[in-house]
Amino acid sequence: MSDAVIEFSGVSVARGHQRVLDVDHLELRPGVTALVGPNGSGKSTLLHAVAGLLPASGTITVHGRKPRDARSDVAYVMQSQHASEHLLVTAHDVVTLGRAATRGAFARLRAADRAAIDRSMERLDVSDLAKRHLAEMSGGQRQRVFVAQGLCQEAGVLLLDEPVAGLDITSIQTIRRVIAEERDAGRTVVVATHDLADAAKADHVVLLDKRVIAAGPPADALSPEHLRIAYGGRVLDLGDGLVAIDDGVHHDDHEHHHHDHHH
Ligand SMILES: Nc1ncnc2c1ncn2[C@@H]1O[C@H](COP(=O)(O)OP(=O)(O)OP(=O)(O)O)[C@@H](O)[C@H]1O
Repeated sequence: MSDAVIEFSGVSVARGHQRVLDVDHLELRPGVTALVGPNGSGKSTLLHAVAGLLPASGTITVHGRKPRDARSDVAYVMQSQHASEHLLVTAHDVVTLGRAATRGAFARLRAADRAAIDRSMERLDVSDLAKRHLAEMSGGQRQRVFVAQGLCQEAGVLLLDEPVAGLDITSIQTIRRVIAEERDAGRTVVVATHDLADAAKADHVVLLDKRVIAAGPPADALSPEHLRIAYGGRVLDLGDGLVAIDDGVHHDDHEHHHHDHHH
């Protein structure tokens, strides 16, 4: 019996005229799955496809349904640096919009909606910021607000695109705690990350490079052989099965600059 929540079969995703991701077969299960791979390997693309935000050929199912029909069961939190900090919306507005995703934009908020909004803001420690505008927040505060938006949807599947990249330590700890709590509650949490040390602590890892290089327990998926396939010559062998990704020599086009590149 498979406990797969999300299944890919013969999937191909294009951006413009270019095929950017091919997934012959992949199953994602409850717990935390770390999605790793070099820049442009298709991590965000995979999350978009599962969220039903990007068309894909082949079959993707979430609890047996097509992504577009499963939206109420999928919460997607985009990379916060892509969120416009200039929008004149408050933290409370942003989180409330998460509830609109499940309830419909013009539905009146019920007590249960308000409770979910308040509870998720408390869990991300942003209740005190409720009336503050995005423009007046630090990157860490803004990111916590967007995670609260995803959380208040109370979906079975939570997709997070680089949720802690470049944040302050308090925000990182808060978001990590929430991810662990969601895992413990039996949710399916898929996290795109550049942090291999963080990925090694996940329940499952999917290593991408425009296709699935490896998927499974961290020790297997992140083996030196698999990393070498995905990252090529940038994998440094530290001995004892330990490796590091040398992004320093490729300073111009890799990790250090991934905040700047535009999609
Ligand atoms: N909106 C877009 N329009 C056209 N091409 C895009 C768009 N977004 C991404 N791409 C391309 O699709 C490919 C996969 O990008 P994707 O953002 O999924 O990778 P990623 O693994 O998330 O990368 P990163 O680690 O840099 O965030 C890349 O070649 C990228 O240039």
